[in-house]
Amino acid sequence: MNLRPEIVALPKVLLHDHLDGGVRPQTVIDLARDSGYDGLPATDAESLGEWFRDSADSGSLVRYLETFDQTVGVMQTVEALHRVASECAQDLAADGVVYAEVRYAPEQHLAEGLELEEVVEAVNAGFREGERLAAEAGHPILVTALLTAMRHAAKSTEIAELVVRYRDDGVSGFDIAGAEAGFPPTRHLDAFEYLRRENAHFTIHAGEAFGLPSIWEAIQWCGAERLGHGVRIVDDMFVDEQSLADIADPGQLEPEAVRLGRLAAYVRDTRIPLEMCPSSNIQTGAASSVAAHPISLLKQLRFRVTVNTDNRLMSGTSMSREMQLLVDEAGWTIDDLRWVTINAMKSAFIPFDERLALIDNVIKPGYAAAT
Ligand SMILES: O=c1[nH]cnc2c1ncn2[C@@H]1O[C@H](CO)[C@@H](O)[C@H]1O
Ligand SMILES: [Zn+2]
Repeated sequence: MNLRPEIVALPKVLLHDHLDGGVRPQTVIDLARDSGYDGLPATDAESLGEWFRDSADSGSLVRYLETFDQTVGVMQTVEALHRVASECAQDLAADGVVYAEVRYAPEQHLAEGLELEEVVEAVNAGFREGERLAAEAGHPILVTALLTAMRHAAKSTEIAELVVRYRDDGVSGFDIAGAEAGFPPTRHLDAFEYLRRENAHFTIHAGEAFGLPSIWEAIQWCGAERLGHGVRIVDDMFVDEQSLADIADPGQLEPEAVRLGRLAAYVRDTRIPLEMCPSSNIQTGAASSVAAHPISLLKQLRFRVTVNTDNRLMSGTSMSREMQLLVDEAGWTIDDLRWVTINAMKSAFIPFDERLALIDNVIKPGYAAAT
């Protein structure tokens, strides 16, 4: 897909992007060679990129997640983490992203002897280098990290403590990720309660591969400030008593016809941000197409919707590509893109005054120049 320069030029805000899901294919190859890893499924960048996209196209979250073994496998040293983080910041900036929260699970990068702190510091240093190089190239960007705990593992309290320890040093919040079915967020209640006592921020992957109970627990038991994906909130929305879970193409419904259940109403009433990732959802089977994705209906109903990439490598995507797909396939306008961008900036985990400064000084002027 050829990206249109006017979409690339728009200022963008990205709240949901995985560091280990956005590595450049050539970097995976270089790092595998440096570390003597010979398990890669392809040896040139183009075929490797294709392998990631095809393998992630499985219709199942669990199979989609298996592809991460290849990227996490080569991200086990300070040098590798630094390089991947620096390139991530530069790639996002070149795509017009002005603020990004990039997440990764420090516990997955200890296989060759690194300590959790060394992982966080290597990634932070990489982001700082990437920001500097991006600014020199004329694309200023601010990147903060979200530290993810894996929901099937038992390290969430330790990772939550790491978030608090680095909260003034490049880390803006916490997340849990990994297979959703069978691993409810309440398994990690101690971590969430600790973070709330510490006035720290967190989001939870919920309502992607599993439905309403996961979203309900994330919000009402755990206190999630934002939802990663949250796309299954449509299961609690109805047309003539029929749940939208049973309607194949909710993107095409008239908003006036839709009634919200109590949980969906709570999410909208309290302005809980939804970190939506259209291409990723199509690959894991949570949506059938961009046109049919619930994001457009949720936008029309004024949920606090944001647009995100999730995993740029596995989906072969970028913020500009996600936005262009919404314009081309779901009828979005530049005004809609401006709205979701401001929604995202309002929902970021950095301080209010910094969010406001980016909205007033970067985002609004950038969209004014485009229209
Ligand atoms: O869409 C997703 N849903 C749930 N987990 C995910 C998704 N994308 C990536 N990860 C998981 O998050 C880890 C840390 O970045 C990745 O290694 C992957 O296992
Ligand atoms: Zn994700």
